[in-house]
Amino acid sequence: MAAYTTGLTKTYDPSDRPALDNVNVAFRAGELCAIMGPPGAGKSTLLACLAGHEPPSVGKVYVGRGDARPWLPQQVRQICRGEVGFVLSHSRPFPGRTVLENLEWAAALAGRPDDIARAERVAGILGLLEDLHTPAGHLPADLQHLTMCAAALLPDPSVLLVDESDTGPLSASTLAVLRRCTAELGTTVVAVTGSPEAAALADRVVFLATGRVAGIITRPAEDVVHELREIFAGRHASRSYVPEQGGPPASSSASAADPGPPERQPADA
Ligand SMILES: Nc1ncnc2c1ncn2[C@@H]1O[C@H](COP(=O)(O)OP(=O)(O)OP(=O)(O)O)[C@@H](O)[C@H]1O
Repeated sequence: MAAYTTGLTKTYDPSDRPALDNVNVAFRAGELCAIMGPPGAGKSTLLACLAGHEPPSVGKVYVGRGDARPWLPQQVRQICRGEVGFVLSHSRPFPGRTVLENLEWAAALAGRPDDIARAERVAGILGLLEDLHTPAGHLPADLQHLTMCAAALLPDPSVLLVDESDTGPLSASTLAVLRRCTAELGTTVVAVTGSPEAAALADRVVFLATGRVAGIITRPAEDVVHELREIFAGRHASRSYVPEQGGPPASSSASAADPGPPERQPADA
């Protein structure tokens, strides 16, 4: 596993329901996993907890290569070392700097100022080579988001967390590009998307609803795009958002594919 959570609960406001409620979910090394769910389901909070931006109220988060390590308060140092890449919904490149200058800045932050070869390799994988010398602010929003993904990939994180941009849904073409990161860099990618067409490209789709895992679909194919769209639109709410931890959406194309608790639970550090 590249990352997993055990009993992850996040409460921002004690008088309100938890943003995440006893979430047990695991992400396999090198997979592309889409996170879907209605507004307020807890998608961004899950990424923030995985990234170490938000501490869990209860439960644990494990992230790392090989035997994943507990994600505890020392997480900030791990973020700085680039073990997790995180592209937030409002992440933007410096608009007046070229894509390459943005990547050089990110490489310097990652302590790899001279690693231009990696910057160019990552830019190539993400389809940004033609735009390397374009001011990032001149690029369409999806390419700006991919520029931030490229920057987050420079330190060679084991997990890249990508939230949906606040300028629009993460499209199928963006997910297709992120899939190349899993194949060519071995990075685990966890991406929030509201697009069923995009989610259909993922190895798995995790549905969140009211802070819980409502269901997991493995290897969604084109023929389940309609199903995904219906589920996301809430039209199957009674059968798909059964708030049963890790339970399967009640559909023929969906399965209880949560890898579940890891076989080996490393001792807390
Ligand atoms: N920093 C915060 N402080 C207080 N409450 C928060 C905070 N962040 C999120 N919440 C609340 O937690 C719940 C889950 O929010 P979250 O943003 O994780 O959901 P989401 O599925 O990403 O929603 P959206 O699709 O609208 O971005 C919501 O009720 C939200 O209002």
